[in-house]
Amino acid sequence: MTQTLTLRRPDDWHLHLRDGAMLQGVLPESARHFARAIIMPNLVPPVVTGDQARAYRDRILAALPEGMAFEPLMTLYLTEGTDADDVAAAHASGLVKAVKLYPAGATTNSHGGVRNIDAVMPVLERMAEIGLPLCVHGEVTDPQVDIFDREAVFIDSVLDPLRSRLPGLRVVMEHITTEEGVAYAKAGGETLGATITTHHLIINRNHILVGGIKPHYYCLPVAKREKHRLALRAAATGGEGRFFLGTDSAPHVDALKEHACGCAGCFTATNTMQLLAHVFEEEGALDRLQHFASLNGPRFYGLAPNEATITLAKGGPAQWPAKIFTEAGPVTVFDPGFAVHWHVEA
Ligand SMILES: NC(=O)N[C@@H](CC(=O)O)C(=O)O
Ligand SMILES: [Zn+2]
Ligand SMILES: [Zn+2]
Repeated sequence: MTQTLTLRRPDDWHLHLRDGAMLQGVLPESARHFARAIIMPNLVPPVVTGDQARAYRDRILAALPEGMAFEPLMTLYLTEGTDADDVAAAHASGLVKAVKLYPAGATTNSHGGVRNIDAVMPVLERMAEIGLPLCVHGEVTDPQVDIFDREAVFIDSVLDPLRSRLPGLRVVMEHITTEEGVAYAKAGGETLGATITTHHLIINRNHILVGGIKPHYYCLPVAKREKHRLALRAAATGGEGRFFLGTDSAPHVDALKEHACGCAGCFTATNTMQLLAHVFEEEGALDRLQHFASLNGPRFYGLAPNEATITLAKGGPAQWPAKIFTEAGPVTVFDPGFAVHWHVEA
């Protein structure tokens, strides 16, 4: 008898869709399984104003193939020049669901991000007043700090002081990668959430570095030691409402991944749900996949969960393309390195 699992349709609370030809190529991969996604604003140039977010939302909807339903939940890229009134208006109109803090230089297209938190305090205070969440790429950029320690140092030196200063601010710790991140999220109250990616449940730093350098496993924050992967698995599968799925599916064309200075990002939009079923089954937690992928995120963001469902079925080896071919170039789909037997039924 085939084993099946029906869930409310999942949402992706951290997604990079890019723009132009890449958007056109990757959007169907997300829309096939996900009803909604929080859309990251790190385009070139970034999505800073409400008008830019509205125009980007229109481009996403225009790129959506006929017959597919998908709701982009827009974000604004926080800069030291961001206008609090513009943010509040974009929120009040229902357009924008979060503001994204990139420490300047921390990750892909983050150079326009924040250098000095004091410079954005008026915007953050306004967000706390109106209940608009701040999504945080939580890594320090200090060259003195080892790349594997940058998340833990960020929590102590930036995030915790910020939350003490503004306890009313709703914060999402994006793509947490460490046991320190898990512990901090657990200790936070109702105003703190954390997203976990698919790939950080599967790879540790050995996958990137042992037996030759594997550029398609390189992302930011970089995967850490095995004990951290295990802590993330326990958090994702533990059923606690503060942890939810944010795939951080981050497409880059192969030419820029397989490069002397390769871009950061894993592309998991195509196979995330199959991989998550595998991971949750391994952890004996299939009954909690719906919390992680479909219920906890909407609750944090104050939205209703989706009414539609998807069904996962276990059978022969799951198949997905090794690459998707966009007009911008080929993009490699994340390879977990093991066989997966879960499928998403049409
Ligand atoms: N996660 C990544 O490795 N890359 C993301 C940026 C980000 O989410 O930090 C990207 O935009 O490529
Ligand atoms: Zn990030
Ligand atoms: Zn991201």
